[in-house]
Amino acid sequence: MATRIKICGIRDARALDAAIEARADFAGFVFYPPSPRAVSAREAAELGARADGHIKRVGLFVNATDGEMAEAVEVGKLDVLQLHGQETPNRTAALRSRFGLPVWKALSIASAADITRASEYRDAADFILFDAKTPKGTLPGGMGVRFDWNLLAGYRGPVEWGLAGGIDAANVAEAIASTGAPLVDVSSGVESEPGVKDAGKIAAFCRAVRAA
Ligand SMILES: O=C(O)c1ccccc1N[C@@H]1O[C@H](COP(=O)(O)O)[C@@H](O)[C@H]1O
Repeated sequence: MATRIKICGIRDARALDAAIEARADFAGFVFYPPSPRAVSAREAAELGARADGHIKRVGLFVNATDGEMAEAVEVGKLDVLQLHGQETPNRTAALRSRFGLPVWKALSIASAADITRASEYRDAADFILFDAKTPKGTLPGGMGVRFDWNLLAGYRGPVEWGLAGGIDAANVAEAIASTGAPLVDVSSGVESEPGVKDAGKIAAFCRAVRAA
């Protein structure tokens, strides 16, 4: 089966159009104000409408409140919720039930023990995203940090899963070969600077995934 692609941290129409043109499967919109990729409600509304019918819209949240998420779901017409904070299995299940949308739970990985945490979410999340643990005091993602992909060699999880963290066009073939990831998620690897997506890098990334 073809490896699915998520381009995360899209903030403008040009980047969104590049992701659609390159036939990415998911566009990620960041609803986390400290991130240089955070979108306002107005930007989310414009991007959500533009994406409609062309690419699935993933809202990324970090320990957000129900109210913050409800506004984002409505204005951005979100198809998927990605939880990138310390959301527990109970909180994850509650959000899935409240919004009636598929929920992706991101787990921060630095060791084999971190990967076993996926089983805690077997009844709570629809999808697990394995991302690298980032340095203390920095953003919990979008930092271009990768973990040892060999930790996922031969992985068979209780729910669908994907790989994130430090992936780019130059290393995505290695990432897929090492892990067998059914989905890859990229943010800083397709940027010219933090928060600024590069249409050429988005196209090159998607080509590299398909060639892998
Ligand atoms: O992208 C962000 O700004 C961000 C902020 C807070 C939590 C997660 C974030 N992004 C996610 O992190 C992965 C990995 O990013 P990168 O490719 O290493 O730069 C990204 O795909 C998003 O899902």
